[in-house]
Amino acid sequence: MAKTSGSEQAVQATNDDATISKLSCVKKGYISDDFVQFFVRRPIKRSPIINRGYYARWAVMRQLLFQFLDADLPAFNGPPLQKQILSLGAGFDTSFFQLVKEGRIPHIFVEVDFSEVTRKKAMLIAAKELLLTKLGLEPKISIVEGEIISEHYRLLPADLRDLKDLDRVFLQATLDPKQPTLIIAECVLIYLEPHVSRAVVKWAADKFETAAFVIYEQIHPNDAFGQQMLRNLESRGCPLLGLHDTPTLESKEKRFTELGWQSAAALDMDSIYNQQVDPLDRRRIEQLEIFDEFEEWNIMQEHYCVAYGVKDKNGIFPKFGFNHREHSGSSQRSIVL
Ligand SMILES: C[S@@+](CC[C@H](N)C(=O)[O-])C[C@H]1O[C@@H](n2cnc3c(N)ncnc32)[C@H](O)[C@@H]1O
Repeated sequence: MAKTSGSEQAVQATNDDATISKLSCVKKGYISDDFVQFFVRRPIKRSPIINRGYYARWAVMRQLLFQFLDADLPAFNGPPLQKQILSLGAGFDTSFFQLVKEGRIPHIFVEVDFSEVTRKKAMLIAAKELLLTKLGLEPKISIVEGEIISEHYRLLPADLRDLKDLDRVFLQATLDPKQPTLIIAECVLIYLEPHVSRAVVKWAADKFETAAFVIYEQIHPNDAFGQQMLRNLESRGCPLLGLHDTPTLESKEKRFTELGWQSAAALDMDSIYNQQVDPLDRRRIEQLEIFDEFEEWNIMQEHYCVAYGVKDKNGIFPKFGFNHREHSGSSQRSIVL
């Protein structure tokens, strides 16, 4: 087994941070997630601004996930289409368990991360009856390998820097190139060297006929906040290796359209919070904690974004993407080839 480097450990630790923050949001009532508690050893209460940021991230990622799952599939001659989800650098994400609870299980839900992370995740799942029961009948669990294979769920180790690993995952998870697929990389590609993240984006475009690839990550490295953000992560040993390669919304979109995706769109989290998140729910969460860091909040949100690329020649999910109801000005962006 190859030894884990310091920077790999530091990148893996970002998963613990994200999971702790999600639990902090759950405890304060921002989001509901019955399962994230099982993945946190020592809960930490986060500040209101961090809670609000994670809420916004959760809300938009969930909105896109539901859009994909809720899209009606056209009937073709032949076997019915079945939706697949592939989550790259999934960490301790609990979406699969939530989806099972909510009765919205996709045909296949695959999660990939470093083996150190998938081993821990497999161990935590195997130890919790409530999680185990969500896997259905007779799941195959190997804690040593960091693998779970069940009827609808696959947890598999892979290093995203090695496309052969991804090819193996593709086969092992029995992903089907012809089925509509949602690929998610939430705060992941930015930790990879540009040539590597580009290879992953192209790999996915080459593999799947009909797909959407959604990413959440940082933007704008060059202003004072961006410089500080870079320094913070660098000092933790997990530099944002990809940030200078895709520093703007346009460049995030172009990465998709240059690498095999038919169309792309990107919005910063400030616009997303104001234009995409359900206004009623936004009002609800704004009552939860005293909040007066408005200037910092806006600056922080302008430094994160969601971008996606879509390949959909057959028009299987024409409505996928940011909703267009409320946007004002020019901040709604998209490229169509
Ligand atoms: C910030 S965490 C995000 C976890 C999860 N996507 C979420 O949003 O909660 C980044 C994740 O990417 C994973 N990751 C980073 N580089 C990776 C690589 N080369 N191969 C596999 N996983 C990687 C890390 O191990 C970690 O779990």
